[in-house]
Amino acid sequence: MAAEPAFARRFDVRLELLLHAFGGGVHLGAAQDLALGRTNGGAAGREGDCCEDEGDEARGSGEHRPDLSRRNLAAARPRGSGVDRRSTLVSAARLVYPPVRMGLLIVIDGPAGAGKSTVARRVAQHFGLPVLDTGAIYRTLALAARERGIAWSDEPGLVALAASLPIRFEAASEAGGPRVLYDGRDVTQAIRTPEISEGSSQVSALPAVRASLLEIQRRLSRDGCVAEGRDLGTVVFPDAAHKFFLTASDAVRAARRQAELEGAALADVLRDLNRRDERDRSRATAPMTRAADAVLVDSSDLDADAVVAAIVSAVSSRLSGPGGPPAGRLTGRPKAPSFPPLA
Ligand SMILES: Nc1ncnc2c1ncn2[C@@H]1O[C@H](COP(=O)(O)OP(=O)(O)O)[C@@H](O)[C@H]1O
Ligand SMILES: Nc1ccn([C@@H]2O[C@H](COP(=O)(O)OP(=O)(O)O)[C@@H](O)[C@H]2O)c(=O)n1
Repeated sequence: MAAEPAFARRFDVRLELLLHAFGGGVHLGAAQDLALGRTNGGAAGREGDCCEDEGDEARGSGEHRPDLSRRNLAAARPRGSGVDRRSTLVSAARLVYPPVRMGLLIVIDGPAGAGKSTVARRVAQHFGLPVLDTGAIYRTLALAARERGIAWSDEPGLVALAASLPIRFEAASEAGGPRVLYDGRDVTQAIRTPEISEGSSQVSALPAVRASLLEIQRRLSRDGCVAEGRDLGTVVFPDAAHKFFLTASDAVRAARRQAELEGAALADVLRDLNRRDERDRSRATAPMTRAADAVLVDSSDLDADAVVAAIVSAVSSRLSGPGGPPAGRLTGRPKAPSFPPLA
């Protein structure tokens, strides 16, 4: 049974966004209805147990939190051919859980270079969901401020800018991520420079800036998506049923980022990354931290395929587990979110 883009909705917001899904796109704008172009994915079946609940001993927290360790992940790799596996799961999943109506929300937080964007796109593709790249919003705000001569420390100026930021995300090729348009201009590459990375971290540390961008993130995700960022599991979507905290060692993350930046010295990349992580972790408002109920995924020794398989498996297991999916997620509209105010 093919899923219909059942929820066309007009978002009357100034901040225009287009979420993307591979093979299609989610186009969202002030003057346009939401229309979902779903992928061929949409699987939500059980793929085998990969994930044990383990104490977070490494952090000494004493809390009982799930951890997708390398050992557990061995069992998470897909079995059989991708096509067979997918078609079986799609059939089963669509009978039980029509993907569009689920309002399935998967959040992935973690530090720079952990693999959030890469993994989010592929998990989204699997479930037929759009992706919400929250970091791109902060990055575009930083770029816009720079171009307009607004200091990255000018909180009122940044809030005013955020309120009328002409930003749009558009689906790009299947191989790449979404294109980011600022004032009609493609800034996809421009927002990924080290300078704008630093700026995004600075502007995102300001409480009023975060507050001004909070509601739009919730509205955009209301009908389901894979969202990636820093504070999604803790502040933006504390009620999300599927939370992951994706990380990797500093050295691994820096090496990954260096590979993306032509000619960058590893030491410089590592220094910038550490500085940004430290600011993201220590800011007073919505710091980057693992939610108590987020599954920890350490990708230091895992390739992206393994991480994707683990997350897909964990979500699928939860959806088809004894408790079933979370109430209010499977039929009709998702329950109205009730989120705490931004602290
Ligand atoms: N598990 C992984 N193993 C190896 N490389 C990865 C992995 N996940 C992502 N990458 C690569 O690392 C780089 C950074 O990944 P990205 O998804 O942009 O991270 P983030 O969004 O967390 O900053 C990309 O070039 C990506 O291809
Ligand atoms: N939900 C989010 C997402 C990003 N950010 C900020 O935006 C910056 C850029 O985010 P990003 O996800 O694009 O960064 P990378 O992980 O891609 O390097 C981060 O360093 C954070 O300071 C945030 O504060 N909260």
